[in-house]
Amino acid sequence: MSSQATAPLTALMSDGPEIVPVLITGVDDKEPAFIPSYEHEGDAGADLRSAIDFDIKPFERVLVPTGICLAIPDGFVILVHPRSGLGWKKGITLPNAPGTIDSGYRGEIKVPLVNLDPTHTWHFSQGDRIAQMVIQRYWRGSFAQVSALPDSQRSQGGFGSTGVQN
Ligand SMILES: O=c1ccn([C@H]2C[C@H](O)[C@@H](COP(=O)(O)OP(=O)(O)OP(=O)(O)O)O2)c(=O)[nH]1
Ligand SMILES: [Mg+2]
Repeated sequence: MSSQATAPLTALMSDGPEIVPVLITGVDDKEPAFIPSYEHEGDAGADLRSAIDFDIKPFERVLVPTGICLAIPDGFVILVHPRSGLGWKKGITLPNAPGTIDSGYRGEIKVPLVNLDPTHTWHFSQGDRIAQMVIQRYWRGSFAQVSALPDSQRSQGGFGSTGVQN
């Protein structure tokens, strides 16, 4: 490859993602239903799979068990996001997106799904990929009450203060 062709890639060079140890069991310390994995190099999301067969009717919500329990180090959080294909093609998304999995949570990961398709009932089988999880570092706030907040250019403008759509 010419150095001209690799130049854009060089501009994207980094040390790559931080690799975080994640401990995994199944429910009640049984075998996990699956081991999460990344489909492609560069993917931030590892897919979560359903532990059950189920149908989800239009506008119905289903709390889907995954058959896995995880432990991550303190200072990290798992965020559960919808899969774009399910959202766009089937209207399947998460009513609580993104779901927050705290580092201290030892229960089974469950995924609330909602079917926003007005007419289709969708069927899912055990093992189907229903959502994806992203591991992130987080900060905690130290909340300090003050008499007034510092001035800013935006001030109290929001909710379309700069115009809507254009
Ligand atoms: O999509 C999700 C969201 C949360 N959880 C689990 C892990 C998380 O640590 C715990 C609590 O989540 P959250 O704080 O969002 O729920 P809550 O309604 O505030 O419940 P709680 O009172 O238990 O904090 O539930 C899931 O399994 N799936
Ligand atoms: Mg909570």
